[in-house]
Amino acid sequence: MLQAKNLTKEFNGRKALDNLNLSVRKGEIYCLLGQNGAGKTTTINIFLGFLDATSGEALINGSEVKTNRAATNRMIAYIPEVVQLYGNLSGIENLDFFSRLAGFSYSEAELRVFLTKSGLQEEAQTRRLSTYSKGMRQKVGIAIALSKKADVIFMDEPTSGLDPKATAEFTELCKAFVAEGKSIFMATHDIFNAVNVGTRIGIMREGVLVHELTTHDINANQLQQLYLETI
Ligand SMILES: Nc1ncnc2c1ncn2[C@@H]1O[C@H](COP(=O)(O)OP(=O)(O)OP(=O)(O)O)[C@@H](O)[C@H]1O
Repeated sequence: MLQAKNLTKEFNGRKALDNLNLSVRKGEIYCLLGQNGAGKTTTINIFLGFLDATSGEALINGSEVKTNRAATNRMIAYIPEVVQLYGNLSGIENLDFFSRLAGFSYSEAELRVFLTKSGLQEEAQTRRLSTYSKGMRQKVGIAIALSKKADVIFMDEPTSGLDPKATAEFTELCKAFVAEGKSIFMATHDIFNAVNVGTRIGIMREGVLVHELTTHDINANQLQQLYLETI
């Protein structure tokens, strides 16, 4: 579903990504770990079409992002560290707005189904977004991804600042999303959650993918050890 082929990105002659090769299949949750500045956000930004690679290719469902941006944008959704939505609008109004922007028109009942499926309590759905917690904002982000029928969700630091209960809820939502044959690609510093939610983990250092492993093969302590030895 996702493929990075020899992806390189230079900023002012410095390589932020150096010949990155990775792929993410249907049903996978790929967690990319690495220190600050390792190149995680740059990788996501190239797939989102926010940045052009210096060389190499980023493919979504076989289409190259750079040359098919409108088409690839329709296949994806993005949940940034802080989900930016309209604070004066309710959850349901935000969902209505962003799903229309993506070309979909849903009834109120249908919008509610997306929000409920994303774990947002009914009581909160009509409340102003400015009153929401980070976890609740993320649920609206997931509802938007569901409503635009995205195949892949990109996430940047999705669990930072979430309490353990919100993290557990978020993990379940991610697993339910990929159970429908979709994929998630997340950049994270949360080693415990990466083992918990991820199917595969990559560890980056200075723009290079140094390790790639499946979560079946490792526990959180082992991953932490490997991470500390790598960075
Ligand atoms: N727009 C830019 N202009 C110049 N350099 C940039 C730009 N964006 C990123 N970089 C550099 O590219 C490298 C990779 O940055 P990136 O944001 O991808 O790292 P990261 O792994 O996401 O870090 P973090 O964990 O802090 O989010 C860093 O050295 C960063 O300073």
